[in-house]
Amino acid sequence: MNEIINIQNLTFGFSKNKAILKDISLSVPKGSIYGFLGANGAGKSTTMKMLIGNIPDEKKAIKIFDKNLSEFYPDGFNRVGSLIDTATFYDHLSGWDNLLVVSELRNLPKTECERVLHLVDLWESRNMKMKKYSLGMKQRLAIAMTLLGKPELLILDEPVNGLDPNGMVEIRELLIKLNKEEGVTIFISSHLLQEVEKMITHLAIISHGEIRFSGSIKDLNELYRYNHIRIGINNASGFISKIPENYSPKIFDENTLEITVESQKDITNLVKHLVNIDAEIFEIKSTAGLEDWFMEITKN
Ligand SMILES: Nc1ncnc2c1ncn2[C@@H]1O[C@H](COP(=O)(O)OP(=O)(O)OP(=O)(O)O)[C@@H](O)[C@H]1O
Repeated sequence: MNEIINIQNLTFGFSKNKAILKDISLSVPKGSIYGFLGANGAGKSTTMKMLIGNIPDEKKAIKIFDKNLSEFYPDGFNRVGSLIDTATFYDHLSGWDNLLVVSELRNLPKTECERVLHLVDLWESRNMKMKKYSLGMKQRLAIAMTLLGKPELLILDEPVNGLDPNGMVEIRELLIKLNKEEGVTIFISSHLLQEVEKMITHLAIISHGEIRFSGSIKDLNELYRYNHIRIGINNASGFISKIPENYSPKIFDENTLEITVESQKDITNLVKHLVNIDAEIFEIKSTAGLEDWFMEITKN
């Protein structure tokens, strides 16, 4: 089985007349770090809550480990670790005691607490009271809790939200380590592409409850490998056939051509060529790069 999560045509609303998730489909491969990206209110937490069974998947649109959620849970809870909304701790207890409370509730041995504390690099600080933990340490402990019982899948809702740059790097390195060394598949949401793009292998972009892109990070980079340039030119359709194929020319509108280039030299050469064949160029502009494109399609 190569798919850990499979969602097919999921539509959901809290009330009958307002869909929050609109025909969502996505597939999370085994061993991936899958980014689920979108602005606030796009529908990320709702999807994640459905994945962990907090909101019922009445239409059976979701499969985890090849099973509908109604068959998968409750046994499946041992295979999934999740962190949705902020974790709450007993502030007057140590990190160790906080973990112990959870592991005892789940009938797990103390050795599990030791194992996860080492994994998140909090072993040395285990006896410190939670109130003295930094936000980054608290978040690492929250991830340690999700790791109790060795889950194969982690579902993390905005785990780096509110952390300073160092805290973000720590969480990123931790998640990469868990993925590479422990083989954990990770489904992680974020509202910022740059926050997660260094760790993810795959992603889906959700906007207003609709998936706007899904695929590997390689697919995304391929899509944006080249600079996209728009040329304002009178009678665009009359010139498209005269532009070399390597520019992948397309008609954007009656007086605009869209091309892709790899260097400035490509632009200079094309403009010379077009002027030589009597094209009337009135504008050249670069369209959005990856980050701008992401902002544009996810904005509210
Ligand atoms: N329990 C609820 N009842 C009614 N509407 C809700 C409920 N929970 C969320 N919503 C609405 O569903 C939409 C999607 O919210 P959701 O929390 O899934 O978005 P999100 O992408 O996770 O954003 P954020 O990062 O702000 O949490 C929003 O319009 C929100 O107001």
